[in-house]
Amino acid sequence: MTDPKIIVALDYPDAAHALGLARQLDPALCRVKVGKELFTAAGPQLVEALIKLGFGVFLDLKFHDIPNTVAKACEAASKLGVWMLNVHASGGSQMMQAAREGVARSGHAPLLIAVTVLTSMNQEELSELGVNAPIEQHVLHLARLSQQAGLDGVVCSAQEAPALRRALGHDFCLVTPGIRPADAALDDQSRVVTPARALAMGSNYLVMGRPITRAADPLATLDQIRESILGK
Ligand SMILES: O=C(O)c1cc(=O)[nH]c(=O)n1[C@@H]1O[C@H](COP(=O)(O)O)[C@@H](O)[C@H]1O
Repeated sequence: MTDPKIIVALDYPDAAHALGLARQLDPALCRVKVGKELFTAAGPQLVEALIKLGFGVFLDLKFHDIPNTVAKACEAASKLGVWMLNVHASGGSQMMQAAREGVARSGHAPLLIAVTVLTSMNQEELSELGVNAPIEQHVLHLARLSQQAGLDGVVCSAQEAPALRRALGHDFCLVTPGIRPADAALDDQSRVVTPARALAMGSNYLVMGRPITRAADPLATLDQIRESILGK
């Protein structure tokens, strides 16, 4: 069975746009991510349609609420048959343990991961929240909490991947957005790494949206990125 490393973020306003790209992609070569914009507009039916096309779907709703609410949201999300879903680690251990229990109750077994520090944030923005530790240290702290709560992995920047790999071992899944080919625009991302470098640094999966979806030829761009990581 193939384990595609690239997760294409379908950050589109509606199902037509999302399915327009998805139908051109090969589910054996990439996975897809449904985030807040698309899910709010197109809902569970779109997730089901993508699964029917054969895609592993990362449902990126970043749940962050009281434990009971998050548990039920995770149970409902798991029942859709997604491959991966996420919560915010800053919701705390109790919330993450409740999320784990919610997934277990669903009868499905998606990967459950936690967002540490958003890849759009820099040191200054983290300090603004009252967190004065260096970003990498705080990411590691939240990742440890996530692992102790029984989660399968975390979302982080590939910049932090080597430290997390060393501390948390090889079975802990590191999912890294903020991936940018060397010549690509950063957009609102701060902690960025190129695709090949991210895998070399220990990332398991690369989340990529705009460098692919906004390219003049998304399929050719995805092919180029896949070539750049071949053998990595
Ligand atoms: O959980 C995520 O997927 C996520 C976490 C994070 O820290 N940073 C981050 O960019 N993301 C998501 O990853 C995608 C990145 O998109 P691009 O910046 O367009 O490649 C978006 O859909 C974000 O919502």
